[in-house]
Amino acid sequence: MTERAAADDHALAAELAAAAGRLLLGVRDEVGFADGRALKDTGDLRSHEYLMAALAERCPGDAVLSEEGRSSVAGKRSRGDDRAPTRNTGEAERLSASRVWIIDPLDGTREFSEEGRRDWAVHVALWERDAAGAARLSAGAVALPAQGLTLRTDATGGASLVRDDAGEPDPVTAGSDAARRGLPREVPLHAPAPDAGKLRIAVSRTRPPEFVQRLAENLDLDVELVPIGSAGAKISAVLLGEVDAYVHAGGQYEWDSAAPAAVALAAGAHASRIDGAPLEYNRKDPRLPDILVCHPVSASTLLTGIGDVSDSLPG
Ligand SMILES: Nc1ncnc2c1ncn2[C@@H]1O[C@H](COP(=O)(O)O)[C@@H](OP(=O)(O)O)[C@H]1O
Ligand SMILES: [Mg+2]
Repeated sequence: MTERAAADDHALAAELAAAAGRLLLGVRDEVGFADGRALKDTGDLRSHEYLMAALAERCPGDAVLSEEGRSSVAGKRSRGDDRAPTRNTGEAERLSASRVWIIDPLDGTREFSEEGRRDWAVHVALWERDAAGAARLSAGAVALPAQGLTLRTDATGGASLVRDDAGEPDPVTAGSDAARRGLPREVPLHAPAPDAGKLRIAVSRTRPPEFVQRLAENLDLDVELVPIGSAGAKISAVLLGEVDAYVHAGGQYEWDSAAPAAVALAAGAHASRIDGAPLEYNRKDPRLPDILVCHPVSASTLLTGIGDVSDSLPG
């Protein structure tokens, strides 16, 4: 395998996530919103094929784990294309690899298919194991194509927010884009601390875990639950200060959280399982069913609060 500078990996993750995002904005224009299933499948598969081809060309020695490269999606087809999706690296090879790209070509597929929604994302993460066997997410990028933003890790060990000129106007909060237009193209990204006494918790729009309602009632804080689609969009909302935490349980996979967790950790946020254990990636079973992301100042309150309602956690 060729040795490549770590800086290249951060830049490549950001470049590929943003480029797949622009491709997805084009798919929305081309396919339209009348047939939601066709739009979802075409978006999932075109973004997957783009990322698989780009990674094969730019990093030929690396393994890839993509949501759309599992054998269970082999029958899915994109509009106007009868080819089966490119398969992921075989399991044995992936588990012994030292570099594995973990990608979600379209996170928040449902929201992608709903006109006017901007809470969907492209995730590109790199997992690496060093010579001593220590494993970690070493780079990651989350593109929010409809918001014209990419959140990414940097070679310095930090994270940054990159604004691009694509994107679609926000039909609800028209003001935020105008404010963003005044930003420089790239700014450092630091997870902001919550306001004292308050906590806005992002939850799934379509599958909010029941225990989060009990958690909200139990906390000695003014808690607001904010439904948002896509794990990447929710974690980005934490890092952008639009909410203060993301709590999820009941089901998810490595590709749903790898890239956003890489960016969150680099931006100084807390990101863990809901029992406080570290998030671990490139496992044999890619299920990673729960996650907590928040500013470190809120972590112990939330972990204790979740522990207190553990009798209502999903099995
Ligand atoms: N209970 C569950 N089981 C499996 N996957 C889940 C899940 N809840 C959420 N997810 C996945 O996590 C991502 C974010 O979900 P949500 O928008 O509901 O918060 C979605 O990814 P995809 O859109 O890539 O399928 C969704 O499929
Ligand atoms: Mg996903």
